[in-house]
Amino acid sequence: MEDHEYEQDESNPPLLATYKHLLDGEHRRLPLGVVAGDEEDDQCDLPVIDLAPLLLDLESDQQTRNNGGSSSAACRAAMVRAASEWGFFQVTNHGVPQPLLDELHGQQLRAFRRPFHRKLAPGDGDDEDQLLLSPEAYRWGNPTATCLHQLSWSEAYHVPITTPSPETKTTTATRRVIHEVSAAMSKLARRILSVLAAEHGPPPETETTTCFLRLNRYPQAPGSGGGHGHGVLGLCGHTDSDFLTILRQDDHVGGLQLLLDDKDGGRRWRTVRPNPGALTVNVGDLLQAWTNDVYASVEHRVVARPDRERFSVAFFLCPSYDTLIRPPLPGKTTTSQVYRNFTFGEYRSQVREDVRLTGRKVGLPRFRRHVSPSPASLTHQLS
Ligand SMILES: O=C(O)CCC(=O)C(=O)O
Ligand SMILES: [Fe+2]
Repeated sequence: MEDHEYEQDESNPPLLATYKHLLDGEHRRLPLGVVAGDEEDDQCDLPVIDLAPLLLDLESDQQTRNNGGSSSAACRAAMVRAASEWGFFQVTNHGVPQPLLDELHGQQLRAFRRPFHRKLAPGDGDDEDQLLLSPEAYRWGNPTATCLHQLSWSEAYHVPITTPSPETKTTTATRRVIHEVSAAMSKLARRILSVLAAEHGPPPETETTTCFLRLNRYPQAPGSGGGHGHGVLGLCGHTDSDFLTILRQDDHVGGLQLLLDDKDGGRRWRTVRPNPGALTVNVGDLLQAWTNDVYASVEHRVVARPDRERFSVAFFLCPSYDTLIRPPLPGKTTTSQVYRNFTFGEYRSQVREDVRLTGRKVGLPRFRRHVSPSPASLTHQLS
């Protein structure tokens, strides 16, 4: 992509101007680009779990439940296995209607296609959507990036889903579709959480007041190569600070990478192959703590592609701020209590404080019993 093409599009945030010094300086020293893990043999397919038996089990009468019981048990077991072995998996027959997801995609396109200055300060014409897609909800880039690995070639709307349910008359299409997708993803996330937590005692409480939906866009980025060429980071490496995330990835444009163990005892970035129609589920920090590390909150990041822009939607399932994250006592599934008790509010504050002071999220290692975090355990910040 030519530099001027990016700048000519008035809807793009000024990422190129902001990061030019980093790109010019380091790109030359790293001729293959800055991101590894996008070669064909670095691609991976996540476990795919068909949720039909589970949803049937929850919604049907006793008779049907008896008939479908064993496939529902297999579905639960597959989720438990994937959450501990991968920390990520994909679900089909998930109950979030495809037409609704497609409609949200249309609204997302419309929101990101607005001129950049309107995203920062929407005018009268945008009144209707101000509540959800206001300048306070809008983020772009990472202004404090000092090297290419901290760069976020992306823009996003963080939409709290506490907004009252839309009243029929005044509701815009954007508001209605965001509300409906959030409600469907929230229901799905709670079901999955209850299955995963059941292994470890009573399930944690969740609240709608702290959950949010993030609409992401990764504009086409400078880089070399075509489809699998090297790009810059759209989102730097991070773990999610929630119980569970439901992610609607772009059906065709890949870019999500996971830091996974490899056969040689090291770790390397692997790119998740897109799976149209499936939703991606990942374990967040709170669920890892709740299960004494049985489930893994895996570090992930996004590569912005040189050949195409990419969109995604993430729903974050969180508890209320005063919810105590109280890992179960050692028992059936674990032998020692790994973390001290903490509230979600305390966790969020600590993450923000670490980011403010050091530019990086420490996350769970801060809450380990008797162990102080090592610099190697630091990850980049995202909420
Ligand atoms: O865009 C993606 O695939 C991942 C987004 C993500 O990790 C996040 O929003 O926390
Ligand atoms: Fe994430």
